[in-house]
Amino acid sequence: MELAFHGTGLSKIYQTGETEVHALRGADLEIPAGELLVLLGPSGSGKSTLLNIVGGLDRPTAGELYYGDTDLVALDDRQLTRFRRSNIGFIFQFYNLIPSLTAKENIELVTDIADNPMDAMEALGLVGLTDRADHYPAQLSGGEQQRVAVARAVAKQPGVLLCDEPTGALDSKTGVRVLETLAVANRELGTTVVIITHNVGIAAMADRVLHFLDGRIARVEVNENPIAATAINW
Ligand SMILES: Nc1ncnc2c1ncn2[C@@H]1O[C@H](COP(=O)(O)OP(=O)(O)OP(=O)(O)O)[C@@H](O)[C@H]1O
Repeated sequence: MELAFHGTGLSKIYQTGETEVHALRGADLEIPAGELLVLLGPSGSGKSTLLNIVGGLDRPTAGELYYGDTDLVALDDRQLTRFRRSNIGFIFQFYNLIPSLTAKENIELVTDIADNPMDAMEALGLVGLTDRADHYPAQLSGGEQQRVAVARAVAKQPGVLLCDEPTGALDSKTGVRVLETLAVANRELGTTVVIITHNVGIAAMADRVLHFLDGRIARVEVNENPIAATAINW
């Protein structure tokens, strides 16, 4: 099993004034390349903290973390930024599109500076929004805006897509369409996809489910028969 990420003993302590928050407490992590993973766990159990560290947005206080053979802890800030630009696509709960740019232009913002991008229209095709290329974010529904955000993340052809509550602001029907686009990226492009969610139902589409508790991954569940995103309801 080839691993995209491999971490051991990851801890993260946030220091705010006199208060220390232990967001991660020695988490061990394996993310197999090419899989679709779902991260579940109570609020505050460290899911977003771990996702941000894996994506090079933040650093662990202690522990080891590798992306393939690359020791992420050893990288300096510039190297970590380069790692993130080349390898990671992020999708957050809110879509972060630029209001004054069309859907296509929002994607081109990324593809213009990427090493090996796909065409912006091809990325829009992947999420089923070719006919909305010239629409501005305000002319799109929440679900459509999130699909543009997925197209933008996918267009630079990252090895990994990290998604923090990508359907958190969407109803079940629109959320499922967004999940389908993540499944397409995983299946057709071989992208490793990691999804944080509070919707337990979404776990059924994952190859693997990581259950967080108190800053650690308490349990890993391998799903032999993941279901299609279209079959999910919440
Ligand atoms: N920048 C920060 N400064 C201080 N404390 C933080 C910071 N980011 C997160 N924390 C704390 O770290 C702990 C873990 O937070 P984290 O966001 O990783 O949990 P989570 O499992 O993603 O929660 P949720 O499901 O609510 O998003 C929480 O107690 C949180 O308050």
